[in-house]
Amino acid sequence: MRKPVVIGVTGGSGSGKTSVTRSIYNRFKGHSILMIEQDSYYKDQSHLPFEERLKTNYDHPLAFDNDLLFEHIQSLQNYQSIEKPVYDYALHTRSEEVVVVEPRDVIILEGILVLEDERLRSIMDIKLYVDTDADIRIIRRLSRDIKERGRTLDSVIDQYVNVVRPMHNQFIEPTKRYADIIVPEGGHNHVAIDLMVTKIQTILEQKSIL
Ligand SMILES: Nc1ncnc2c1ncn2[C@@H]1O[C@H](COP(=O)(O)OP(=O)(O)O)[C@@H](O)[C@H]1O
Ligand SMILES: O=c1ccn([C@@H]2O[C@H](COP(=O)(O)O)[C@@H](O)[C@H]2O)c(=O)[nH]1
Repeated sequence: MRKPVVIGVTGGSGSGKTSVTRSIYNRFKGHSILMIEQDSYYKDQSHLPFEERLKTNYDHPLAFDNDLLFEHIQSLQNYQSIEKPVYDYALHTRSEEVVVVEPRDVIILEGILVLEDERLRSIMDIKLYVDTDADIRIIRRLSRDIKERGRTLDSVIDQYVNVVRPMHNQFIEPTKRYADIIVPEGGHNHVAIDLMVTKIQTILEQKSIL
């Protein structure tokens, strides 16, 4: 039976996961491919006052609704559409909107803790860890969070030192051992992207999809 290829892409915050995912996606443009970000599945916190939401640990596995994420990936694998939640980083909660995602032959699942969940790992055909040094990750994150996620310099530094760094060491870095491929430096590693594209094509051929 025809079944989509599922690729997991993980790595620390600012490692270049999204860039790698987009590079792979762009190489398959015009083909049947979609991206799912684990960040879309941060738990809804609309019942909490904004001040309380600031205290949430967003780098802990329990911050994510992986039950819903797993359910959605299974639906997509069965070629059923899903209603993907939309996350608002400035408000730290889900927005009221959802995005309807139609099934495709290649699913790229990207996020800081996608390899931490055993169920998610079990449905992946390829697992990739984007490995970038901590100093580069914090510089990228500073720039991105201030420009795109409505943060101040102090808040990014404070969150990094007190939460992001220790959680990275405790939960994200150890998932490297589950990866099939470790990609240094992220989105501009053209050799790694080419290898991934070739491998995905091979799997698609094996599954008689291409
Ligand atoms: N190889 C790279 N060289 C320079 N900047 C990069 C590289 N990869 C990603 N970036 C930039 O770093 C920031 C974080 O990258 P992103 O792909 O969003 O990381 P992640 O999804 O792992 O948090 C983005 O602004 C992106 O444009
Ligand atoms: O409300 C939130 C939700 C998440 N974060 C931070 O986002 C990163 C994960 O996103 P990347 O794109 O992988 O960087 C995670 O480290 C959380 O700390 C947040 O700050 N606020």
